[in-house]
Amino acid sequence: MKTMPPSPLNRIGVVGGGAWGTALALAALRAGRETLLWAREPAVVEAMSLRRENRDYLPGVPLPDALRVTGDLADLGGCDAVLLVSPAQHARSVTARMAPLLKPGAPVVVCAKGIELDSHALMSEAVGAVLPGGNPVAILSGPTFAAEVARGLPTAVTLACADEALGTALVAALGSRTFRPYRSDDVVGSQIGGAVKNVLAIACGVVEGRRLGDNARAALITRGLAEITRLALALGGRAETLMGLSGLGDLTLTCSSLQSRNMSLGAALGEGKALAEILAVRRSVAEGVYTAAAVVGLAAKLGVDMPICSAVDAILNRGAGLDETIDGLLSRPFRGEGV
Ligand SMILES: NC(=O)C1=CN([C@@H]2O[C@H](COP(=O)(O)OP(=O)(O)OC[C@H]3O[C@@H](n4cnc5c(N)ncnc54)[C@H](OP(=O)(O)O)[C@@H]3O)[C@@H](O)[C@H]2O)C=CC1
Ligand SMILES: O=C(CO)COP(=O)(O)O
Repeated sequence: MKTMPPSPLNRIGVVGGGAWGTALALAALRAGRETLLWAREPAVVEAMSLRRENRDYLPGVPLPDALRVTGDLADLGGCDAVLLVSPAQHARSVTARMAPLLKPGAPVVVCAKGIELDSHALMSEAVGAVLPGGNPVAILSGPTFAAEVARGLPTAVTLACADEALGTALVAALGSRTFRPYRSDDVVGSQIGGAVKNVLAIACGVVEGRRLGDNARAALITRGLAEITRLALALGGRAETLMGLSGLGDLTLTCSSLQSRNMSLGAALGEGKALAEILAVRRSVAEGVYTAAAVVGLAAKLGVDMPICSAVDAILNRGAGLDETIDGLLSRPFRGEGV
């Protein structure tokens, strides 16, 4: 294997011992970085440190001895950059706990995808609100199933950072032949695709479970992209970002594969299972369940029309029936195709 070049951001901390945190830790190791993975649950820390496998969230992937695992947030104090990979609804509280322990100036790269339910805050806002001013925030988002990244399969992501020099340093620190970050300065736009695609993937899963066909799925992806773009523009993001890896790329991936937890949850709903029944047998997070209500609240505040997301929220949170909700979408007035 080619030796990766040295980086001033050599010590990478990864916060979150789920599937994505573990896969990103492996990607950082492959990029040649010293990597420390923090997990919340002692049993997960122990399994990864001693048995060298994350059996709960990423089974079957051996963890090299070079990957250090800890349950102590204070260990992050030695890291030059931290990847925050806790689920979106916990990102703020985990950041608040680690904030006083971070090295001054160390960037926090948010890798969670979602919008806060209570505040309707984007992840950069939620995390930025509890970080000391000197610790900048960046975003890593894109079409990235954790299991594929963990196996070293080729993957590309958007890495967004307002500070160009820091963005370039993060790309150099995390990038490798098979994990290819593309730099952006659109911190807002790069978060919207990853958050909203999870809601749209639930809709596409319903289409799958209800056997409504591939045409319907393509229609949802395309009109879903229009919803994502409208929201991003209203928040100050750029349309071109939504045509990139964090937008169209992630939307296409997540809405086309039952590997997606969100799409498979939608498929189970479409087959007639109740949400509580589906969630009862899952340990892994399906962010769209929470983001649906958050995005509908945020869109209402901004006056942005998001009919597909509203339909998903109605099914998940407001007891709406599947068939009448689908009928409601199909009965909307015809309109022009533009965003
Ligand atoms: N999996 C994937 O392919 C990808 C995931 N993402 C995003 O990454 C984020 C994390 O997802 P992923 O790694 O898949 O998660 P998993 O479903 O694999 O694991 C859930 C994680 O959430 C943690 N958790 C549960 N409750 C809390 C809490 N109260 N406070 C802090 N942590 C908690 C769990 O820790 P514990 O075991 O200690 O409860 C566990 O680490 C999500 O936003 C997801 O959308 C992004 C790209 C790809
Ligand atoms: O974000 C992801 C792919 O980019 C993972 O999607 P799911 O959470 O739906 O599995």
